[in-house]
Amino acid sequence: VIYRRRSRIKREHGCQDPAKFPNKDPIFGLDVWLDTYQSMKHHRLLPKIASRYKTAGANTFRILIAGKYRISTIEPENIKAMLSTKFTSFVFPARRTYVLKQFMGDAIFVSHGPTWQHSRATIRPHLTKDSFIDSEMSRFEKHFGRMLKAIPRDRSTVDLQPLFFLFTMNAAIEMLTGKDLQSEEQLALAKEGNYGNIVELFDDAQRMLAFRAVLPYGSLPANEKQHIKRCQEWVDRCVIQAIIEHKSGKVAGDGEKLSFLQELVKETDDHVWIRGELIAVLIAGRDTTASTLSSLWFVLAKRPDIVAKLQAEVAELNGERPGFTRLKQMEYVQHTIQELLRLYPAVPANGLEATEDTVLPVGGGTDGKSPIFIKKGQIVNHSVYAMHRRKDIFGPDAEVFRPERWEDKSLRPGWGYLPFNGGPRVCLGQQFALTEIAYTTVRLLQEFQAVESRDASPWQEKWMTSCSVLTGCKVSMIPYENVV
Ligand code: HEM
Repeated sequence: VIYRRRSRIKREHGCQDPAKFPNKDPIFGLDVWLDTYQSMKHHRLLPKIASRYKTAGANTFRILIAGKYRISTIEPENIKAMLSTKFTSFVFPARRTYVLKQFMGDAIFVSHGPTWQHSRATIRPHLTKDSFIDSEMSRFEKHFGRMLKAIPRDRSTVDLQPLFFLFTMNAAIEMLTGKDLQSEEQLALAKEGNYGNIVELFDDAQRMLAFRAVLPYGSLPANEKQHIKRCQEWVDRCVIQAIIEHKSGKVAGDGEKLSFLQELVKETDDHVWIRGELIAVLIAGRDTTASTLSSLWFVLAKRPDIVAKLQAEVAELNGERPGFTRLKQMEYVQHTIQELLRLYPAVPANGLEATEDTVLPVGGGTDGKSPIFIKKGQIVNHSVYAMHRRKDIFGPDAEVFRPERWEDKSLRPGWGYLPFNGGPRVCLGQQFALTEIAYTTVRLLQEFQAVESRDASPWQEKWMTSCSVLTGCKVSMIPYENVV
């Protein structure tokens, strides 16, 4: 019955088979599995994945990996179908869901169906309002000021990457919970609760989860579960305190804005649910933003021509700190960030599993233009990294970092450019992240006239929950008075 039903679907839609990747081991696909493992170990998985499209000679192909067939695609139309028009026919693969659930329960980053809809509807209004992002900017400045103090002004080498990770963690925690981790009160509380360094606590938990998520199977060992529990306990304390304050009528002081957490406790007192959502938004937003900043400054340090153009635009501010609207008007800054997210997207690859037999619009037949049949349970991977380097979408110089390409208004990649995902699950923090990245970049350019790279190596991937730079961001920042 299943066979006949599938044949009918294929016939009705004119489906053709996609290209086959030339596996050296056509029985188990151990060649590709090993190659994937080696590439990952040597931090070259992203270019490896991109090269497979060239080897297969197609933008959609079928590949055998460790005994399982996968479909890989970089066709915007197929990605649009999975993320939007056929949204309900695809879910996250079970392994990802299992691993993340340990940390955040059924929160937005994990759930599907009505549970996800409820999370998204509750969170969305708080994260996406322009007024909310605008009001966060004074917090950015406070955390930026602290980061600035750690950047030497004597031309010595500094790794900006850990500073960006600390900056985004402090900014994210304060945005979410209203707590300033670096304040004396919070440092004392962390000590009292024996949480040690909370930033390190979360960093370690995220590293563990990222590692477990790439393993094909296996549950979390007891020590990792215990570690995650400590993070949850810390968040619980914040949530319970906020619930008590809300019930006793105590909210933010006069003129103080409500934190994301204070907004959520107005709607529910389910502390487990709130805890999960807080962790989900923290994981979604913190690493991605820090990774993007690290890659951006890694590139800028090697491209004085781009820094000079950015400086010219920043000079128009006459030393004033930019507001939300002004930042959006800074075209070259925006194009530089857009270009960074094209070549070095913090979420460079993703996979979805079909919940039912379905059809994707292209990728079949010798010309790759016919629809392809996708059976229930099939995992379809898409690589945003590889798609963003397609010459037929971005031009013959697609591999070159050139922010000016975005000045050409005829460049409209649509679903071919997806650093923030698309469709109903599009990133909820897009505006927030773009503002934080632009603000930090502009402020650094106001403080330093130039940046010099102290790392001759090319950009190489470092996998965590998002993708960052392997060798960090080692630079020398040149303040104005030091320029000769
Ligand atoms: C440069 C920074 C960022 C990038 C590149 C990015 C990218 C993405 C991507 C690709 C997804 C889809 C992931 C998936 O479904 O597997 C996503 C989802 C999400 N992002 Fe972001 N993100 C960034 C920053 C942020 C920030 C700062 C926040 C919050 C303040 C945030 C909140 C979220 C949330 C809540 C989701 C889940 C949406 C849903 O499933 O409905 N992101 N993001």
